[in-house]
Amino acid sequence: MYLQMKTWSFRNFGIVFIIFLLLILSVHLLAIKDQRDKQNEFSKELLAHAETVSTQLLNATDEAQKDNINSCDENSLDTIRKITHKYLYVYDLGVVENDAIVCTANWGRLPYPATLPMDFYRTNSGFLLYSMVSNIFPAALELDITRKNNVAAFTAYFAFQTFLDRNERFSFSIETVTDNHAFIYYQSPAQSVSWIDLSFVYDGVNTKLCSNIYGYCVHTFNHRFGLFYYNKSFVLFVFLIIFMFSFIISYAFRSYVYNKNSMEYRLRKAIFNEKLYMEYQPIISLKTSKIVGVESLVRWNDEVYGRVSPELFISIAEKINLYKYVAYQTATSSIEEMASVLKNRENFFLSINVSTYEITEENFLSDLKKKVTAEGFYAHQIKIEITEKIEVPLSMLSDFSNRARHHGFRVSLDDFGTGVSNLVWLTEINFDSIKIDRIFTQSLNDELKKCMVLSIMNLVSGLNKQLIFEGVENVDELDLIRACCDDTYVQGWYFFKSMPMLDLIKILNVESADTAAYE
Ligand SMILES: Nc1nc2c(ncn2[C@@H]2O[C@@H]3COP(=O)(O)O[C@H]4[C@@H](O)[C@H](n5cnc6c(=O)[nH]c(N)nc65)O[C@@H]4COP(=O)(O)O[C@H]3[C@H]2O)c(=O)[nH]1
Repeated sequence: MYLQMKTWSFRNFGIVFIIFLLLILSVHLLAIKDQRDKQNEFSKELLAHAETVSTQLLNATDEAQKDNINSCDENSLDTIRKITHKYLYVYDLGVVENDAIVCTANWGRLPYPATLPMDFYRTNSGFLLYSMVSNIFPAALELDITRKNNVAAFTAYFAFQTFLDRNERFSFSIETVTDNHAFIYYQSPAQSVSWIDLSFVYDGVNTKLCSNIYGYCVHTFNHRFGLFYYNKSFVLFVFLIIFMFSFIISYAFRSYVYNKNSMEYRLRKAIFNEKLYMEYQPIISLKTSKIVGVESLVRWNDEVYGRVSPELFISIAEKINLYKYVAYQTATSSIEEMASVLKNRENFFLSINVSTYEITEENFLSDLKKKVTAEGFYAHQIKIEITEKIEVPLSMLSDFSNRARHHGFRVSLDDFGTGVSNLVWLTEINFDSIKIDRIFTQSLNDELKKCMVLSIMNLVSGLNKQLIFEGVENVDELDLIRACCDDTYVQGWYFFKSMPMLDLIKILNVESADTAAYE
């Protein structure tokens, strides 16, 4: 037992662990996807903005070129001031002489020519790009410069500020296509704090988006991808939630499997898929030794539970409120299956068992009558067996029995002697026959019980009711019944067990052939 529990919990823990891993992986992959989408979106925005800035710088230098600006006279300065004023992202325009800026629109003639650095990038269209140049103006400014011949345009220091101020958790840069010159580089502080290094597994979520107009691309770098993107306590919280989810999912999964194999679930399926079927147990007249009728008995053969006792599955069907389907399925199929036999033998009867539902459902008897009429045999050929074990008020039973007889059906009191009935039943309920329960049949050798049965028999024969002994299993029981009363009906494994309709028909045909030969 202990070992079983240990294996059980070990297996369950394994399931929880697998679900946990799968969930973590899914969340991780979703986070990666989300980060990639976000970085791509950011790149699009940044590239569009960079193109606007570049276009303004190029237009400004082009316009100055067209106006032949190559000296620092007042006219030239006025012209470049007007041009600078037009473009938001152009901080200043300067005149270059011998690789040094001599005057600018904002500052006029500089006190000394400011030499441009030797370190620049030359674009295919002949622009020279300088990064973060300081010491040009008599103020602490560090600006990018775009130069064409003798005109230099200064990028406004705030041109990319909104992007830098976002404090993205990934790094980004704007680099020339050949990747040897970076205009902007932002190193996210979040990227430099690494609580786990995964670079050996995966390079990271990196994106690259290039301009169709200019020779540069926007790059984003994210080495702390997926779940590692977020801070430790958040990730820990996510792990905890996922762990709880894994427990819930594994519990739900186990409940589902358990429910799927539960008898309730399987019975529900069997009822809706019409997997219940009927068998028939012959009832014999002791006087003629002939089969005078059959009792229909419902059967359920389940793949998991095997052949389940009708007493058990009927009580489950009642509990899960599906008995009404069983009631109609059993009545309908036994009537349909036995119709040919009943039509050919007017005195042959079919006993059907009923429970509380049939007794309390107003339309059951009229529906039954309609079915019998449609099949073309007589209502008196149907015997309704009311078990004594039923817990329905006597008045209701009596009313049901009266209505049944009014429709032409016969009524039998089943399992007599075992249930809740008392002798009042015998007078208050209108019935045609009494079935003595097998508890009495099988103990007729017990003097006391024999005495009781004899008394019942005397009582019942006085009431002019047909007696049926059920559960006759051997010849001794049969002899004892015969000795007490030979004008009675018997049913039991000594004669026949319940059987499918086709087997019953074969037996009835043999019996008819024997009778014909004897006559
Ligand atoms: N030991 C022994 N048993 C014998 C012998 N001869 C017959 N039996 C069994 O005794 C039961 C007789 O049916 P019941 O008393 O109406 O008792 C029935 C009846 O109350 C109920 N039942 C069966 N079919 C239906 C149905 O279609 N509708 C309803 N409402 N109840 C049904 O389930 C009960 C049990 O049915 P089964 O298991 O089929 O059990 C049947 C039958 O197989 C015998 O010689 N020895």
